[in-house]
Amino acid sequence: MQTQRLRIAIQKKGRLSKECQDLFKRCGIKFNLMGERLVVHAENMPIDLLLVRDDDIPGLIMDGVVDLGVIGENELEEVGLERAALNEPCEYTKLRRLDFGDCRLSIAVDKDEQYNGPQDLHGKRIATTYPQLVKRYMDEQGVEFSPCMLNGSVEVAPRAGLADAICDLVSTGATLEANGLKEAEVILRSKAVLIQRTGEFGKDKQSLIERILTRMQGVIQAKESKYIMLHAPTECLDQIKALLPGAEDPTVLPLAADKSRVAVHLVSSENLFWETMEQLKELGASSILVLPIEKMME
Ligand SMILES: Nc1ncnc2c1ncn2[C@@H]1O[C@H](COP(=O)(O)OP(=O)(O)OP(=O)(O)O)[C@@H](O)[C@H]1O
Ligand SMILES: O=P(O)(O)OC[C@H]1O[C@H](OP(=O)(O)OP(=O)(O)O)[C@H](O)[C@@H]1O
Ligand SMILES: [Mg+2]
Repeated sequence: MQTQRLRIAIQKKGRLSKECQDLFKRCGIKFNLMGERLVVHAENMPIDLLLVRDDDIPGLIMDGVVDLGVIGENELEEVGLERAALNEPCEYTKLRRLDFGDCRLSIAVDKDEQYNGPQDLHGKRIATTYPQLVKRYMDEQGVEFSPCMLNGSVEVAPRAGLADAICDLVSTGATLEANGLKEAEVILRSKAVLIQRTGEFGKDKQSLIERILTRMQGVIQAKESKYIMLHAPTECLDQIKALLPGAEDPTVLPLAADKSRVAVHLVSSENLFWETMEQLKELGASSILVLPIEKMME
């Protein structure tokens, strides 16, 4: 029997855990993560957080054990392919992409090796934690290879003589460089996503999910937006508006003490770069303030 409380699985420890916790906290869900508990009850909403290894999250959703989960698309797609191959349940609904966990799954080879394309990988041993995704890519390319499954330290495999190439996650590229490797092919671009199990939800759970989604939209939109205020010479207003990202509809107010200038207020969907601020100043703008926005609801 499904519990009445909404169950959300998130990574216990790792690259996604802090951002996940921050996201749910900013959505107004109060919880105390002290200690080593696996299940944490929210204090102000009928929600339980399950803190697990990220590898387990897709399966928990696909088996209907939890209602929602946050997971990297790389892991989600790998588990989905693996389960499909075994004829196990592999359905889920992607509710939204999130604004963290950006990385790419790439094939990398020795930095001194010539690389001209996927055909150069023919017959090579490729070490990876993502055998299904590598196989899908290599099948698409029509290139044969032998997989070497490793759960960690994949980048060390070529030096250790375990493989000729690797396929692992890359963000800055520092780990590849430190191991004398170079990126050869990007096979997947990934972000963290919020997923939901398939099947029926009661009315209360469904409306709770919708509330969380609306709040999440507000939190993510607010993070990406800025409130911009400045004073501008009236005759340069059009030029100034043209420099401001998303300034179709700013509030323009007269200044009591100076009739030649106006105050301009707007919510921008992007940050304002220093270069743009310098250009605004050259046009005569002053008192330029860029403020973070905490929450938004349209
Ligand atoms: N360098 C990175 N930059 C950004 N995101 C990353 C990076 N590495 C991994 N990720 C994303 O974060 C997810 C979790 O990565 P992490 O390294 O914490 O996993 P893990 O070691 O498998 O953790 P667990 O112990 O939970 O199994 C990855 O599946 C990926 O989506
Ligand atoms: O391109 P970079 O910025 O160097 O990031 C890539 C590294 O980040 C991830 O590992 P992580 O640091 O999360 O450690 P883990 O694999 O031991 O969990 C990934 O598995 C790579 O090793
Ligand atoms: Mg893992």
